Amino acid sequence: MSTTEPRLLWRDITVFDGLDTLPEPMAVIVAEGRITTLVPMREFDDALAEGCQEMAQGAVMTPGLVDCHTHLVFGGSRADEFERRLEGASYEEIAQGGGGILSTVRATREASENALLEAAVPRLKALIDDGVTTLEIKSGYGLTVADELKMLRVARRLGEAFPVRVVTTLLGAHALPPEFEGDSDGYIDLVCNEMIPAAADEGLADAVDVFCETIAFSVAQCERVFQAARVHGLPIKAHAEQLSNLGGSAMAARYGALSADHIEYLDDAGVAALRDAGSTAVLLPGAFHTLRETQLPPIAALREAGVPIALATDANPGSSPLFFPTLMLNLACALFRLTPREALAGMTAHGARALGLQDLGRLREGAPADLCLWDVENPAALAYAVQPGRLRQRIFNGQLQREITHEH
Ligand SMILES: N=CN[C@@H](CCC(=O)O)C(=O)O
Ligand SMILES: [Zn+2]
Repeated sequence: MSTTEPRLLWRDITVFDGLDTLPEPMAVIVAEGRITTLVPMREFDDALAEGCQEMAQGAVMTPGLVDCHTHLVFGGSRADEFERRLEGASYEEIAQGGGGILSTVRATREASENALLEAAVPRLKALIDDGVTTLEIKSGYGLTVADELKMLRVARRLGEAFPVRVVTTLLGAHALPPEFEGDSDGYIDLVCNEMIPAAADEGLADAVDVFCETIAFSVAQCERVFQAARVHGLPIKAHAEQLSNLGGSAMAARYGALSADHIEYLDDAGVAALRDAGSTAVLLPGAFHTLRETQLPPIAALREAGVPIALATDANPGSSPLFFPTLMLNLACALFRLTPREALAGMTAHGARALGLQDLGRLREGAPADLCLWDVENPAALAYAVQPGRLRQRIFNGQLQREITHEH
C-alpha cells in the first residue's frame, strides 16, 4: 500500500496569483506541499486528474494571506485608552503621560510566558480563520532583555503550535522604558549591546525593527540599532513617518530595509529612497482608522515609483485592535483608495516580500501550497464586503486545514 498522500485537485477556479487575477478559469493541483500544476481549464487533460482527490469546483483561490506587521503578543488591554481618545486625548498625549505602549509594557512584563501565549491564541485563531497562513509577530512590549526574549519565545511557540508560518521581529526600540527616563541613549546601548546579541544567539529574531518618531527614537538612535542588527546578520525594518516626517524611512532604506511601515508622512525623497533600496512600503490602515489620522500615505508617488505596497493588520492593543485581515483590504480601498487588486497583492505577494519571503504569497507552479479558497464571486469582492465566513478551505503547506460546508 502506498503511503504517499493524494494529490489535491481544484477545477474551474478563479485564481488571484498574488499580483493579479488570471484571465480564465484554472485547474490547480497540489502535491507534497507544493503547487505542481496551474493550468487554464481549456488545457486541462483528464489524465492530470488521475490519483487526485477532488477538492472543489468554482470559487476563488488566492495565496494564503500574509500579515507582515503584527504585535499579536501582549498583556492587558487598552480599552480605557480608546475611551480617553474619544474624550479628546491624543495618542501622543497618552504616550507622553506614561500610558499607551508603556501601559501594555507594564502588563506584558507582569505576564508569564504561558499567560502571554494563552492570551495570544484567540487573536491568532482570528487571523487564521480569515485566511492568514504567514504572519510576522513583533516584540516591543517587554523592553528588558528578558521580557523581549519572553515575547519572542511566545511568538515562536505560536508558530510551532498552529498551522501557520510565524516570522519574529525584535522591536526593542519601540518605546523608552520608565527605568531609562532621561537616558534614551543608554536604553539604545542596551538594545544594541545586549538585546540584539541575545536574541540573535538564541535564534529568536528573524529581523530587527525600530519606532522612529518624536515620541519614540531619533533617526540617529535607530541607525545605531540597524548597525547592531547588521553585525548580527539580521535584516531590518522600521516604523517610520507615522506621525511626522523625520526621515527614518530614507535612513532605513540606506541599510537595505525590508520595509518601511506606516509612512503617512513619507516625502518624495523617502519614496525615492525606498525605490532605490528595493524596500517595500507597508501600509497599516487599521492604525490610520483607529487614530483617526488625516495625513494620507503618498500612494500616487509610491505607485509612480514602482515601490511594492504591502498591507497588514498592525494587530496591537493600542493603535489597531483589529484582528481581521480582510477588513484591512476594505479599509485600504476605502481610506487609501487602493484598488482591490493592489490591496490583495499587499496581503499576499508584497506582504511576503516585506518579510523577505519572496517564494510565499504567490500562487504559481513550484510555490509552497499555502492557499485559500473563498466563497466570493471574484477576488475584488474580498475587499468590497466586510464579512466573516467566506473562507471555505484553507491549505497550509499542502494540507487541508479547514473545510466549511454551508448547510442551511
Ligand atoms: N507605532 C508604533 N507601534 C505600534 C503601536 C503599538 C501600540 O500602540 O501599542 C503600531 O505599529 O501602531
Ligand atoms: Zn507596529
